Amino acid sequence: MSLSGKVCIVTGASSGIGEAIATGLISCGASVALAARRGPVLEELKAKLVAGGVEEARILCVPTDVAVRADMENLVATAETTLGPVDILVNCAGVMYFTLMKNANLDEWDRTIDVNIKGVTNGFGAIIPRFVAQGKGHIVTISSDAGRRIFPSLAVYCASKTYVEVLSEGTRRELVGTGVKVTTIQPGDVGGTELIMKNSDKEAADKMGVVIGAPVGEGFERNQLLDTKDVADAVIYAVTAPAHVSVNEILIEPRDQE
Ligand SMILES: NC(=O)C1=CN([C@@H]2O[C@H](COP(=O)(O)OP(=O)(O)OC[C@H]3O[C@@H](n4cnc5c(N)ncnc54)[C@H](OP(=O)(O)O)[C@@H]3O)[C@@H](O)[C@H]2O)C=CC1
Ligand SMILES: CC(=O)[C@H](N)C(=O)O
Repeated sequence: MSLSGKVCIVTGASSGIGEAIATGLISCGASVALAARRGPVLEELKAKLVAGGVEEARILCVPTDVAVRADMENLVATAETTLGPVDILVNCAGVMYFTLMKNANLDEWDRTIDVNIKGVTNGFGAIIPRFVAQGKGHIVTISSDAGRRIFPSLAVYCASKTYVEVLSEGTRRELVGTGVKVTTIQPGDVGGTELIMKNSDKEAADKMGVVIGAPVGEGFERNQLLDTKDVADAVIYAVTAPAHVSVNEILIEPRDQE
């Protein structure tokens, strides 16, 4: 599947699923702007890809805090100026904290709202006017199966992913006829990422049987986990569909996840 000549932006590209998506899009021939707060980590990924034979000019690193509106505007403008008009925005940056409501961890709730809700909304705001003006474009947001159903100890996270689903479907319906596509990818548990490393509510983590400080999936069986590449492949499927086809949502879970 070729994405040669396409320009993409991937937020959350410094680790986990975002890194796999960026790598997948680049391997299909796209030029990609890598975004996350940790600029040096993005530069390391770029160096690795260039050492593997990718032309340097196809990869741009833009340190970005998605929760800051001006950063998202700068990301899109810099990608456009350096790589060309943007074809695909992948909103992958996100945080997840297991928290019990009774423990009222407002800092982690705020962070979830800032990154998962405001960050994605900032992405939509920065890209949609451009996509509508050019008569094409594709917004892909990494939501979660938590956008489809509610998991214990994750009320705020599930609410944030439900927001992503509603925002995406509302936008998609409103933009019918403009040439713009909107997709959510809803993964179940994806192993090896940093998503829960910085959790602090030990009571919630213990209740859920997850280990704070460890990558997602520690102690899981093989068939209870996706690889980051499985999610990247779902994104590539959505963005390489024929022009008349809109893949609106993909729920992708490990075979043995309940
Ligand atoms: N792992 C899983 O089981 C699942 C994950 N997801 C979703 O996938 C997405 C990626 O998670 P995953 O790869 O697992 O976790 P990681 O923690 O490995 O990756 C999170 C990414 O988001 C970036 N990020 C966090 N905050 C910000 C911010 N304010 N501005 C810009 N970038 C930010 C991080 O970069 P940096 O720190 O450098 O800013 C990092 O690149 C999330 O939206 C998550 O909800 C969905 C379903 C399952
Ligand atoms: C609800 C979940 O645990 C899901 N795997 C996610 O990380 O979003």
